[in-house]
Amino acid sequence: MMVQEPGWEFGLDTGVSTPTLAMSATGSLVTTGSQDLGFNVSSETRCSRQDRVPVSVLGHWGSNRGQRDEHPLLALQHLYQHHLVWSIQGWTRPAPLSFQRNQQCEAQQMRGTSIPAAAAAPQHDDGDDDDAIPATFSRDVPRWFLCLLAHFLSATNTTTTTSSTTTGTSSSTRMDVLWTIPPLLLLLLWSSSTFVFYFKKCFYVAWMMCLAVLAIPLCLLKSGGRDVENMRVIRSLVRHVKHLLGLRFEVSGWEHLQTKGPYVIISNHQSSLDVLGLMEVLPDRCTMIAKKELIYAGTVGITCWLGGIVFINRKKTSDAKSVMAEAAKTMLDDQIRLWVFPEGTRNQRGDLLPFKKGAFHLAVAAQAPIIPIVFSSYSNFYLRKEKQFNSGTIRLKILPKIDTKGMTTEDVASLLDKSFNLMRSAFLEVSDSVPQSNGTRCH
Ligand SMILES: CCCCCCCC/C=C\CCCCCCCC(=O)SCCNC(=O)CCNC(=O)[C@H](O)C(C)(C)COP(=O)(O)OP(=O)(O)OC[C@H]1O[C@@H](n2cnc3c(N)ncnc32)[C@H](O)[C@@H]1OP(=O)(O)O
Ligand SMILES: CCCCCCCCCCCCCCCC(=O)OC[C@@H](O)COP(=O)(O)O
Repeated sequence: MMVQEPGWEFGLDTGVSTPTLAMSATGSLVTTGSQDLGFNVSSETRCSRQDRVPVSVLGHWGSNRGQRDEHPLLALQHLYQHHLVWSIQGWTRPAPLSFQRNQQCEAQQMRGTSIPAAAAAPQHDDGDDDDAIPATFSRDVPRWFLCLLAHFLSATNTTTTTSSTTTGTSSSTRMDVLWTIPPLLLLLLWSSSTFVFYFKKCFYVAWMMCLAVLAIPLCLLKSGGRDVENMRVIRSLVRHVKHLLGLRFEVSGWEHLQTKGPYVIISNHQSSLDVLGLMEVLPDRCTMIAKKELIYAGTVGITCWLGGIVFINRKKTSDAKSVMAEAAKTMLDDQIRLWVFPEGTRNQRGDLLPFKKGAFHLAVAAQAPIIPIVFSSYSNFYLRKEKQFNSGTIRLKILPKIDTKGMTTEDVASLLDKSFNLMRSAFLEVSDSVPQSNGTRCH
């Protein structure tokens, strides 16, 4: 195996009589920070017992040194946990990961390339905090995890080879494979935060779709069709989902929702997870304004329609305006409250987007008060880019109502500004005080 660039070589010491160890890994890595560390790992090799399998880590981290929070070796640990493990085949026993500086790396360093001292010689930690290897780095992927993985892979191989010859053997090994899946799933959930991220997201969507299957007949039984009263059914069906995702809501300002009659609720919009917080505080006879694409979201779309959600075409302002003008009338005629996301789209940039005007036109047209609700930032438990979805707490702050009595279209701009400023300072306040993630182990 040729090591092509200055960088790192890490080895897997098998330590047992494993016939062959084949390994290949390719990938680039984005770690918990905001930047791609730019690691590329590429190796394909075969070796026998107690051999070290060299994997060259081609990196340009040296050139960006000082701009990053993470230690490059921590990034490698992430890589090992999340990607590399998958490409190991034919193992009978797991082996600890060990690091070794490669010759070229050393040569490069002699020539003066900036490679941190501790990174270049991890075995001799000099106690310097800046360059020291992070404590978590020493944690190996648990042996039993790798054993199970190896078992799973070998069972899969056996199934492939035996199925063509003996049907009996094949079905029993297939059972073997099936029995391996649940613990393997659990172990992956335990050991890989990226897996947890995708698993939770898929679970969320799938579970909501299933709940919607249940919601459709219940809504039809309750109201016989599209009606805002169906939101009660939807609310009670969605309430438990937060527990399944490990989320907790802390609501303050309940008293501000005790307003009688129609009003417009405005809130910030970070993700589809907002639905969980929304259902936490949703008052009676309240439905939402949503983009029209949501109606095509299968059973969820049908449920949204049954719940009386008002769909707008964001790309056609004139259409959206007339739908919202109609909604203002319905609000008064049917004593309905409407929830609008005035940012007009999802946003997880740690601040609010400038507000669209529709919600304020709506409130002025209906002469109904505005009740702002602020969701604290999700960034302490949910990071889309970094593939992190831990458990966490979300603060919901219900702000005092803003009256619109006597206002006209002329006042829309100042009403918008006032609401934006109030919500922005509340958002920064609740996001600051929100507890840090209490999530899974391996982050
Ligand atoms: C058990 C079951 C389980 C499963 C079931 C699950 C169920 C789940 C249940 C429930 C989930 C619900 C979750 C829903 C989540 C969905 C969230 C979304 O989809 S967010 C996207 C849609 N929301 C918006 O877009 C906001 C509203 N948008 C607006 O208000 C915009 O203003 C809009 C679209 C109307 C126009 O946007 P512009 O991009 O053109 O920009 P502008 O500056 O605001 O407006 C342009 C001009 O139009 C005027 N204008 C706007 N609205 C007006 C109006 N109503 N009347 C008069 N003029 C208006 C404005 O004054 C402006 O004109 P001048 O610049 O002032 O001259
Ligand atoms: C067959 C189609 C499959 C679609 C699966 C949808 C399942 C979704 C389950 C969660 C239900 C929650 C609905 C929340 C909707 C939502 O939050 O949509 C995001 C939009 O506001 C903003 O979208 P955008 O402006 O495009 O970022």
